[in-house]
Amino acid sequence: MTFRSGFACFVGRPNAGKSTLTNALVGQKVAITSDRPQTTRHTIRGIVHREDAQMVLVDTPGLHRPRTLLGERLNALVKDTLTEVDVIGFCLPADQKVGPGDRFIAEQLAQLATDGRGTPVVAVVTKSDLVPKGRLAEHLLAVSRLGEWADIVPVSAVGGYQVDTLSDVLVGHLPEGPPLYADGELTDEPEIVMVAELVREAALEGVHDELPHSLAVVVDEIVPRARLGDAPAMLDVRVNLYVERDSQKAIIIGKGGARLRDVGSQARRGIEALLGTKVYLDLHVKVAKDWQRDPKQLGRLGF
Ligand SMILES: Nc1nc2c(ncn2[C@@H]2O[C@H](COP(=O)(O)OP(=O)(O)OP(=O)(O)O)[C@@H](O)[C@H]2O)c(=O)[nH]1
Repeated sequence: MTFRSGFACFVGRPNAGKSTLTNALVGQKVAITSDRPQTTRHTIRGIVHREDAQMVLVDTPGLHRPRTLLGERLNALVKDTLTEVDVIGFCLPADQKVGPGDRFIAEQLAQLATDGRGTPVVAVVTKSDLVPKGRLAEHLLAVSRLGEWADIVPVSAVGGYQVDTLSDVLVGHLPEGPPLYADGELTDEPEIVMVAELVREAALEGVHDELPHSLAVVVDEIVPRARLGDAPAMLDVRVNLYVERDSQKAIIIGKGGARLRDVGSQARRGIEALLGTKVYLDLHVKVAKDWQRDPKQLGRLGF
């Protein structure tokens, strides 16, 4: 039996279902999903372990028309990732017509195909559970006209429909080679990034409009707390939330700090599950004016 190993990544407009698909393929929650667009800012890898292959999934932020310096940096990050992988999955949600955002990405992929090393692109029609068969067929046709695809696969990450098929197709494009990671390793994303993502996810729950773009979460420190007697082990986790305006700070904090307390307890549960230990979570909300446009601040916030 030949064993294959390599890297795959998903691109697609915001909210296309990339994180959910990553989780469905890996079989465990590694990437953070949200129904707000553009919450995945960091490259989060999940590893698919199979009898015949090991596939490392790199979950990238959405490739989109840059409007700010942050947008440009994100796009540069996505392009770097794209030239390094063995296969690209281009996610197009079945419940939305092929639009300008998709065409922009298709153009970028076509350009990469000519400049780069001809990485195969599999068109993945996500959320196919949301539309009737007829609409799905129309969408598949529209997608096939959009570019040169190695394959087109409709899936539903939620219903589990064709997730295995997609796994087979993607793995088929990986080179032969030994496993790259030890068995059972699901993510090599530093814990700190996952902690920041959990806080970000909690802070954005139920929040609309411009806040998702204006929020940056930075883990300041994770330190073990000095133990008194036989008190259980505990970590102190200090996290800063940066927003761009006082009004946004007020939204995050809520009346009398009520919302921030909720954010804290929700994020703490996730962090405790992730780190396997009790956590004291200390959240600070700060205003960093126009951080998205300021190269110095972007650097400080890790972008
Ligand atoms: N019904 C249905 N909903 C889905 C499916 N996949 C994803 N979703 C939903 O679509 C929304 C966006 O999914 P994500 O996986 O966060 O999308 P993403 O492309 O990673 O989004 P960004 O991080 O913003 O780029 C979430 O509310 C998901 O629950 C699917 O197969 N079926």
